[in-house]
Amino acid sequence: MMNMKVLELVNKGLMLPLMEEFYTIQGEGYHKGTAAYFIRVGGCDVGCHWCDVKESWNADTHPPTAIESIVEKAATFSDTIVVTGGEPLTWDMGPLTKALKNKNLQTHIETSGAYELSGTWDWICLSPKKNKLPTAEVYRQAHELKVIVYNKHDFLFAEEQAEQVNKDCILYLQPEWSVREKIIPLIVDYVMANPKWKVSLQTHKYLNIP
Ligand SMILES: C[S@@+](CC[C@H](N)C(=O)[O-])C[C@H]1O[C@@H](n2cnc3c(N)ncnc32)[C@H](O)[C@@H]1O
Ligand SMILES: Nc1nc2[nH]cc(C(=O)O)c2c(=O)[nH]1
Ligand code: SF4
Ligand SMILES: [Mg+2]
Repeated sequence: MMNMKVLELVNKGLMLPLMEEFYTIQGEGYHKGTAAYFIRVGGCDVGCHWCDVKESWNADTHPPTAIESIVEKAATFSDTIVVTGGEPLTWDMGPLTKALKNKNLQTHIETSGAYELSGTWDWICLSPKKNKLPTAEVYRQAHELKVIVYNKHDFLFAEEQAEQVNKDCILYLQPEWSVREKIIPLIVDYVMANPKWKVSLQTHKYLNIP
């Protein structure tokens, strides 16, 4: 049981359940290939059956950590900070991103957009999920839309989601990892037939890096 003081700080976004932090190469989407420091915040109840970080879901298993110490450490590694999870928007991202911006760091988020958009972001990667759709605000703000393709129906879902985002949003289709061999040929054909879309791969998994 978390004590009341800690719970209050987590609720205000002044502490966050921290699963892991690591310096790596952004593997996916528009910024793939760019060195970045990742902050993985615990807690998600979106429940994607193919989620590749299910250990992140239960926030209680990740230690509440003061944002000052997270930011202090992050700043020593990189100018580009990717906040992911879990679902970062489970929490108030205002205090964390304010502290990152005070250090002149670039703030990127990986989000399903299922909860209210909080925080100040230089880059928003929106990866919508059927079981908990994004909010209207995050469709307006997203810089890239990254739809995970697990089966053929996901192409239809991707088109529906593309209708919702702003006109400058860059559109990506990313194969669900466990079915990549089957789905990559379908994505390749789809992108050639519908060139407003681009392919995104989880290149870090091919590179064997975190
Ligand atoms: C683990 S999620 C965490 C951030 C946020 N909850 C979200 O879903 O955007 C990070 C990214 O990995 C993608 N992802 C998760 N599991 C995947 C899988 N098995 N194959 C491909 N992409 C996956 C998500 O769609 C998201 O774009
Ligand atoms: N290298 C690397 N790139 C990533 N891009 C998005 C990731 C995520 O899990 O949010 C991720 C990740 O886990 N590792
Ligand atoms: S929203 Fe993100 S973290 Fe949550 S289950 Fe889906 S892929 Fe995993
Ligand atoms: Mg990942």
